[in-house]
Amino acid sequence: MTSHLDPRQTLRRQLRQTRRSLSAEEQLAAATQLVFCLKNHLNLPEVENAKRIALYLTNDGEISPHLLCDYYWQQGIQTYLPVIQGKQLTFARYTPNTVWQENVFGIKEPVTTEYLSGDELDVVLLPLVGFDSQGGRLGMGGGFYDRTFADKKANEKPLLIGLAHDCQEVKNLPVEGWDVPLQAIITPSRIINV
Ligand SMILES: Nc1nc2c(c(=O)[nH]1)N(C=O)[C@@H](CNc1ccc(C(=O)N[C@@H](CCC(=O)O)C(=O)O)cc1)CN2
Ligand SMILES: Nc1ncnc2c1ncn2[C@@H]1O[C@H](COP(=O)(O)OP(=O)(O)OP(=O)(O)O)[C@@H](O)[C@H]1O
Repeated sequence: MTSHLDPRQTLRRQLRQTRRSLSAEEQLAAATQLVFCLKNHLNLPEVENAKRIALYLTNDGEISPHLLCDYYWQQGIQTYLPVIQGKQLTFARYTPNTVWQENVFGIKEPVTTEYLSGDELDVVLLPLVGFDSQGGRLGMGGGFYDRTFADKKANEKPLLIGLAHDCQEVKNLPVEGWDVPLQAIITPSRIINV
């Protein structure tokens, strides 16, 4: 049961409000810095050798991976987006020719017949509401990413990397047993390797 006193709910509301209040200029600057950070400072072989990377379409003030996506396309890396299937996520290829449908939350998903499961991806860039420097992640509250990667071991693919604005950092996130930890977090100013 989630009551209005649940600290995760209170935090979620505050952090969502904060990220939504960023201006269009701030959002573009953040997305631009994110690419710079990733290109110049993220020295992870899993990312450098990746052939299939999942990202997301920005929603509710999330930091936008659209410039990262352009960069991956230039590099010939295949990009995927999450598709809600029951209570879990599957992943659909995203190209400039993608045809769209909306999920129950109004977020676009590719129309396709071919879906990949999480373990077929090399890297997943996760949206988040809040994070801490230990790899804790607070999401939108659906538990979708947690269920999808519940059985994944730390040394198995995909590598789970959270993308966030700096204002989404929390000192010690209240974590739950089912929370799947992030292995790195990238913000416009910083890379945290957990
Ligand atoms: N960009 C993006 N895509 C994503 C996620 C995400 O967090 N961000 N998800 C991560 O799991 C999944 C979707 N999870 C979501 C859960 C709740 C809401 C949401 O907006 N809830 C509204 C109520 C919307 C409605 O019911 O119409 C709200 O709580 O205000 C959105 C996405 C898959 N795709
Ligand atoms: N592996 C799992 N198996 C079953 N239920 C789960 C699992 N992981 C999470 N849940 C359920 O999902 C609900 C939401 O979890 P939580 O608040 O951690 O989501 P979130 O990480 O914020 O959301 P999301 O990943 O969709 O952004 C919880 O009620 C939890 O019981």
